[in-house]
Formats: sequence, structure tokens, C-alpha cells
Amino acid sequence: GTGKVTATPINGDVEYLSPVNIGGQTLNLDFDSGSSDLWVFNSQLSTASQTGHTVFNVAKSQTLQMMTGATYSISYGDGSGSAGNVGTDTVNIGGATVTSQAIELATAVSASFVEDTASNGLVGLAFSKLNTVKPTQQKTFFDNAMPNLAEPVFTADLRSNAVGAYEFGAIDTSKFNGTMQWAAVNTTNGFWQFSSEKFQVGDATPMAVPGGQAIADTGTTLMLTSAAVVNAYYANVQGAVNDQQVGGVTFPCNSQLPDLQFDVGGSFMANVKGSDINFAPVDNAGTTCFGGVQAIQSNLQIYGDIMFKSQFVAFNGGNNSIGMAPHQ
Ligand SMILES: N[C@H]1[C@H](O)[C@@H](Sc2ccccc2)[C@@H]2OC[C@H]1O2
Repeated sequence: GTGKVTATPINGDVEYLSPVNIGGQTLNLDFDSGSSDLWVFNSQLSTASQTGHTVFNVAKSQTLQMMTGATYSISYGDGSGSAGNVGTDTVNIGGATVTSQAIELATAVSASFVEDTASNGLVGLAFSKLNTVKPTQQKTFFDNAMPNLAEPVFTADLRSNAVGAYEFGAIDTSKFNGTMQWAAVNTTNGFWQFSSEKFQVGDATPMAVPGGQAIADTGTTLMLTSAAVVNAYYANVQGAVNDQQVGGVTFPCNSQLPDLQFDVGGSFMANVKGSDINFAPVDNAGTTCFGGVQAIQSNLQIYGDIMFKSQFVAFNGGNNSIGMAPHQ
């Protein structure tokens, strides 16, 4: 079978939310190719933590079965996190259905999740080895669904300020231009990780990347790479400054940002459109804008939604590869 759901950007493309049916109840969740837990806001949470959210009502599902003694606890790269207990239920994502999917039921969530009222939980789509359920680690929705999918793939079609889609079991070739190019994924760390050793602006000298590795992470808003690459890129942008106050590089909103190409698996260069690197204004007048490409201190670069807005991406769990092509 296959399944397809909308991916709706919220708050200026900060994150993308998709409807998921769990035991007959539909929640908008954040699909995250950078983690491997499916957890939801639910009726066990404190009233305060539930404020503003649509919660999964554990009493209302006819098919929920609690997993005795099972717990989870997850913390994310940005310091947020959640923890709770675990059950299994039927999960239907746009027609792709898993009858006994581990559903992690938060009994505690960090402030940033409570405040983010648009999101009622996450669907982890990285590799199951990262799942945090104890004592028995659980499989992701994709791992459970794969045997029944027409093809062992899911795709992310994320758009700038427009509704896109996640699809399971098929690659819709009408959604991208040209031929999709593929690279090997190294699953050792549990991420959709591939080598990415260089960046290039126009036909300038390519910039090397320390560590030369990146992950494709739909749950990260920006594109995070080395400070050297960030500085070299914004050297092309008049008025770009690294503003500690704001927390990264800003530039005049009317800047003509150059495209940025990045190496994928040593086999091809994929392009991020300059227009997608203008992430958002930082001031009410809309004079100064925050860059979509920012620096992290890590040998593992994180290609988040800024990259996905320029590239249609396919994740192949059959042969552990990642495919990219410019959006149609
Ligand atoms: N894979 C990512 C994950 O989806 C988010 S969790 C999240 C936190 C608050 C709001 C929305 C989502 C967090 O930032 C980067 C990395 O960890």
C-alpha cells in the first residue's frame, strides 16, 4: 500500500505538521527524520501541559493496549524533550496503516513543546536503533509499515510557505524536476547520514567541511554547517553580520542571496536556492533578516527544512539510500 498526508508549514516554516490517525483520533504531528520515537500529547498530561493542544484521549481508543512496564524518555538537540509510558495502537498515515505501532504517551513535556501549540507530538522517522523505549526498544512507523508498502520508501516534499506532502510507499515523479540522484546512507549513528565534504557558491572554489558528514533532518528548521562555510557563504552578502544578540547571521532583507550547492555522498552536488536561505525577518519593519544557513560546532552537519524547501527528498529503507531532486 501507500500513504500520503499534507505537510503544512507553521509560523513561517519553523516546522511542518501532518495529520496522523491513532486509534480513531487524528492529531497534527511533526514528522522528524532526525529521531525515532512516535510520541503524543495525551490525556495523562497535566491540564497545564495540555493547554492549547489537541490530545490523544487514552480512554477513548478502543484499540489502545498499554505496554506494561514500558517507558520512554527523549531529549533533542535543541534541549527540548518529553517522557512517559507506552502503548500500542493502530496508526494510519494517509492510508498507510500499522496495526500495532508503539505509541509513546507523554506524562511530561518540556516548555518549548507546551508553547508550540500547533504540534501535538512527533513521528520519528530515523532508524529504530535510536528509539528510547525501555526495557524493549520499539520500531518506528516506517520500519513497521515497510513490509506492506509498495516500495520501501518515504518522501518529503516540503515547501516554502505552502502545503507540501509526506508520502509512504511511492516516489511521485511529478513532484520533482529531472532525474533523482541517490547516495549511500551510513546508518551507524541511526540517522539518515551521508557524506557531504564540500559546499560551493556559484563557480567559486569549493569549501571543505570538517568531518564531511551530514544528516537529513526534517525536524530541524535550518541548515546547520561549519562556521567556515557559513562565513564564506555570507561573505558574498553585503551587510551580512554575525549578530550574537539575535543568535546568528543576519543581513538586509532585500539582499540577493546566492544559491548554495552542497555535496551529497561524493556523487553529486545539490542546490539550495538563495531565496530559501532568507529565513525570516528579525525586526517588525522587516529590514533585517535571519539566515537559513547557520553555524554549529559539530562534525555532523544538520540539513533541515531549508534544504528540504529546495530539494524533494526520498528516503529508501530497502537499500539505505537517500535521493534528491529539485522540486517541480
Ligand atoms: N530532529 C529535531 C527535532 O525534531 C526537534 S524536536 C522539537 C522541539 C521543539 C519544537 C519542535 C520540535 C529538535 O530540534 C532539532 C532536532 O531536535
